Amino acid sequence: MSRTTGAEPLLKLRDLNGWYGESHVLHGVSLDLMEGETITLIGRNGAGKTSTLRAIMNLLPRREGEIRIAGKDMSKVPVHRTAHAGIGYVPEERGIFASLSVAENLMLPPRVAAGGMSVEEIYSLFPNLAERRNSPGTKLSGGEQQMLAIARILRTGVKIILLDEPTEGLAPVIIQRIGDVLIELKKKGMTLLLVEQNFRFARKVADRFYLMEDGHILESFPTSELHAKMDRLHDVVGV
Ligand SMILES: Nc1ncnc2c1ncn2[C@@H]1O[C@H](COP(=O)(O)OP(=O)(O)OP(=O)(O)O)[C@@H](O)[C@H]1O
Repeated sequence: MSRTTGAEPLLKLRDLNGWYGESHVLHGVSLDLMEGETITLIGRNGAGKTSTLRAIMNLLPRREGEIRIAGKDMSKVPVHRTAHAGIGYVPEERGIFASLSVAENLMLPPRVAAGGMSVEEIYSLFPNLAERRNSPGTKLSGGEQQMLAIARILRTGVKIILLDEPTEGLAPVIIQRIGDVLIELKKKGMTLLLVEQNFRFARKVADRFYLMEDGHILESFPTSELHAKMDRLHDVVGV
């Protein structure tokens, strides 16, 4: 879905600042994520992409600035209430419980809103998780863990999913599968904020890109301009 001028963003950041102790790492991040849209944050290591996701989730030790979901102020919402506000987070480390089975991991997060997918819908989107429903987390491949980390959030009924480098360390065939799943989720109306260094993957799912450097946004552009921007991206992102 493309951006509609004048509509209220589903997720809106204005002048977001963030700190780890004395270290000031986010310097006024502003972005808009429209309902049904997918945006990708790109930038070199240390640019502040993960910290932006963590700030949205209230996982930074200190943050300031405006964070709104569907117009609602998130600045006082603690991390355990973020799902109720409509947002879920798939961190880079995935957070799968090793001693629990696929099915148990899937059932862990509570359903917080109507409209979440049923377990059967989730298994039809991820047939390999259905096959492995009784396997413990320890027995899953990296790709299966990534799929489970995404699948687990789909039950909750959140409207926005933040995904930190979902393709990192995975084989091309698995990356393709994850891309197909994200496109399927977009068709269902899900709103996605991705951090991703893999342009080839990101261009398939993203509607727009935000380029980050030193804790702030340099520019935003639609995916149709990605090709023309490649030289600049090589300079800024270093890939
Ligand atoms: N737990 C932490 N404590 C202190 N500083 C941190 C911590 N995590 C990240 N930083 C610092 O915050 C800055 C932004 O890091 P961040 O991880 O957000 O960048 P990134 O763009 O996601 O990069 P990467 O791809 O390496 O994760 C960096 O200077 C980093 O060293």
